[in-house]
Amino acid sequence: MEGMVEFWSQIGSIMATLMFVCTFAERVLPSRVWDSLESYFYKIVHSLFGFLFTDVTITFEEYQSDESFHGRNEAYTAIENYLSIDSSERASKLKAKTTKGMRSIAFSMDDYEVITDEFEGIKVKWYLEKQLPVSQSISWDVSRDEGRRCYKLMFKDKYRSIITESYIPYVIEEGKKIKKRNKFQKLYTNCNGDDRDLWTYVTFQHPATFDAIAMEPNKKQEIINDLMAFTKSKEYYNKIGKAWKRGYLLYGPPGTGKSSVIAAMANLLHYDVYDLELTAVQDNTSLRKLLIDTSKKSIIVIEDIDCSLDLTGQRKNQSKDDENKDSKVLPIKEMAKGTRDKKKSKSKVTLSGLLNFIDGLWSACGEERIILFTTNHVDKLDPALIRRGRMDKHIELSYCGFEAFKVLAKNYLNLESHNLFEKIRTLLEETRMTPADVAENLMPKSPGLENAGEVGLENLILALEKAKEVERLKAEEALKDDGDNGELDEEESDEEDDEEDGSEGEGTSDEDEDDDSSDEDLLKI
Ligand SMILES: Nc1ncnc2c1ncn2[C@@H]1O[C@H](COP(=O)(O)OP(=O)(O)OP(=O)(O)O)[C@@H](O)[C@H]1O
Repeated sequence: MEGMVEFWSQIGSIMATLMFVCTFAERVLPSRVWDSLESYFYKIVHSLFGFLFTDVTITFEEYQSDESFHGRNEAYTAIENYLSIDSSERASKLKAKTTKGMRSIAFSMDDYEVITDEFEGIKVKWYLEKQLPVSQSISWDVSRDEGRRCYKLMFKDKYRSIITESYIPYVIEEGKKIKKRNKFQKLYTNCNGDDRDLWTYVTFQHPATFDAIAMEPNKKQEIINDLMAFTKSKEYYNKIGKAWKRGYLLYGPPGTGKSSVIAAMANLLHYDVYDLELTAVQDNTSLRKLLIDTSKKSIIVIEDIDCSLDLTGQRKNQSKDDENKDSKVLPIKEMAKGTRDKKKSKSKVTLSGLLNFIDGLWSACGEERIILFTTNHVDKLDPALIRRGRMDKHIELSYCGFEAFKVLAKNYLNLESHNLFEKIRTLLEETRMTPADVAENLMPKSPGLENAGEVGLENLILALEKAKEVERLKAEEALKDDGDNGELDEEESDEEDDEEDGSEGEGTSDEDEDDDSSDEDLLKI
């Protein structure tokens, strides 16, 4: 008994001496010298007294280098994330870093710090060790290598199986979830050909979610289900021997929510977005390089695809002789949108280059990617570009229906029902207004208005009635024009029929083919 008491008092005095030396050294030595020595003190304490707390130690190195993998150890990263939770309360020495585009500060345990964790009533300890490179272990050089780290998990031998079989997988899984939550999404755009980098990015901070998208609820759910099924289909794609990617075509008039749906998709899946400006791509080789440089879990978007490639009527206008040639080499058309460069693009990207981009050999280099086109004129696109297998899901975004209006009324006015709803339902059936215009009319014009809901609905009714009247006048004018031209049309009709027989025939068959294929997946929203 006496021997035991003496043993513990010896340990106590050694620990006290070491603590005193540590504190003294930290105060008197220049900080960079102390930085170099600190790891040795902790190593000594750990190897001398680690046995007091634990029987088993498992080490997770920061970097792994063997024949199967070379790089940062994913388990280490997951543990780092897992331990960052509540670390500000559990550890006394902390590191701080910014997350989510500088929106918050995240804390994690500092080097040589110990954190206690509990799992099913079992206590374990995590220790973060920094291993200095041998050649620079004690150095006066400020620019010395930072060194590598490892986490050491310490626990009693009797819990070995529960720790290895349940606790460690749990920590890794939780760590991955935390990483996913903390990862800030990026919005990339391709750089000019002269730049060294292929893509440049900003933090993606679009607030759109599917809850706020105005569309028919079943259709919305169908898109969400499709996206979620895609993210879980790695094995399925492997089994059928196809690259793990999916193509979406979003089409409809301006202001029906195509861009909002893209943002909602990215937010739902936590994917990065690559906004590919096709006119800035020099040629097919550059296009391929851009593709290879995208990361997995991303959405590659080509907006207004009909304005990027000259697909307009290429099949209708060209002669049979040059049809094949032209469908392979298509010049980039000058941009239609005001925000874009009005000059003719010098890009030499061709339709075949674009088709290869979507599903050629190189497109299989990454995984879990969505390729998405938007257009206001689906009829102008070459059927080859949007056929099933390339664009798997065709989604039409259209004028605002009553179901879509209800989503907007809930979002903008916090109204789920109102006696003006029925009148709005009738007007929406009688006229065409985009969700963007409906939203604009609903939006309260001055903040804090008491009866903002009712005012918003009345505004919308006025706007719908006006739109209905404009449509009526236009229809009347069109009828009048038809009447005036009726005689002339009759004279010319035989001539036109002859011309159309030659060139329109194929266009019609393409359209038929498109119609057939669209039955299952075409969503009219
Ligand atoms: N379906 C919708 N649901 C919710 N909001 C919508 C919807 N459609 C349009 N909006 C609103 O209108 C604005 C413009 O919509 P958006 O840019 O998504 O349309 P778009 O179809 O991409 O238009 P464009 O073809 O001109 O690019 C959005 O900021 C959004 O507030």
